[in-house]
Amino acid sequence: MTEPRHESMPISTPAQASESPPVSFTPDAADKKRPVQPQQTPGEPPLAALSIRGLAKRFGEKIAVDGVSLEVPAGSFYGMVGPNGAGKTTTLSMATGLLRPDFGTALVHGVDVWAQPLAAKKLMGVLPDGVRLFDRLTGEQLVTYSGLLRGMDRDVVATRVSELLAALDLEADAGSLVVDYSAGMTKKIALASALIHAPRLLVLDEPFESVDPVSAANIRGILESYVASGGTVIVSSHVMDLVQRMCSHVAVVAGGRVLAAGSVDEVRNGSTLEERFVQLVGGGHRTEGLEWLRTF
Ligand SMILES: Nc1ncnc2c1ncn2[C@@H]1O[C@H](COP(=O)(O)OP(=O)(O)OP(=O)(O)O)[C@@H](O)[C@H]1O
Repeated sequence: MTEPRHESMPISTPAQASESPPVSFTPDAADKKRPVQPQQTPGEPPLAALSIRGLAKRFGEKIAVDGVSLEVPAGSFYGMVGPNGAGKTTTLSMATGLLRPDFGTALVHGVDVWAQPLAAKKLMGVLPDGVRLFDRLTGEQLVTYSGLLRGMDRDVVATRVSELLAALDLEADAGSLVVDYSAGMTKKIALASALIHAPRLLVLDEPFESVDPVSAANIRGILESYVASGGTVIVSSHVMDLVQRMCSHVAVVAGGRVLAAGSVDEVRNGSTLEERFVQLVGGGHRTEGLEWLRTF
């Protein structure tokens, strides 16, 4: 029997004291009163927003993640790219406390995700891939519930919910059940749930998948201003052009290992990211054996 892909819902972090009133999706507004702050010695380099050290996961005979280590600098827009089955979702699930690693650790702003899960999850907003939402709630109820679970003041939640629904073009469907949403609408409502508490770190697994171009541009705008305000975003994506344009840093993952990581310019090294990706990952066009497809 394969083990469940995730161990808990993404928004299960228990509530803490309510946030301060100013409505903002930037990370600093919600941070000021946070009791959990990373320990940093003066003079030392800033703590990474996410530090992944030797994460590994095996499913039966399959080694999905084979000792992945990554440093995601605070304030970066970090892309994770890799072919299908590379281990991106498994790595991000372990790094965000959704899937227990066999080996390795993950620290969010210096807080160990598995040793101090509540403290670490307060610092994060997560858009997981393939995790079921409470889809018998309406979109508005789901995002409200996410905010209240985090202990936020009801009025602050109400204001943020309406701003998020407007920003993500979901106002007209706010009263519809999430189970009736399209794939792209579901992605957007899950993103709103991840943003509601203005976390310091956003981990978004394929946030643009199924999302229409106008909504994708809106989401990009929200994320870019979030990063400009000091937040950190990690996105996994298959769209190299988007990652090259949007991200400051990138990691190329294949076969459960990191093949290259650093600033986008370092990794692409004069080529386009797509060309570099194909060089690193290998492959190419294989059409042998498909002759029958041209015989209709
Ligand atoms: N619960 C599970 N049980 C068994 N195998 C799993 C499970 N979850 C992932 N795997 C396997 O682990 C490997 C990595 O999967 P993962 O979903 O992390 O890849 P990915 O890089 O996110 O892929 P994609 O780009 O297609 O979403 C794959 O071979 C997958 O089949």
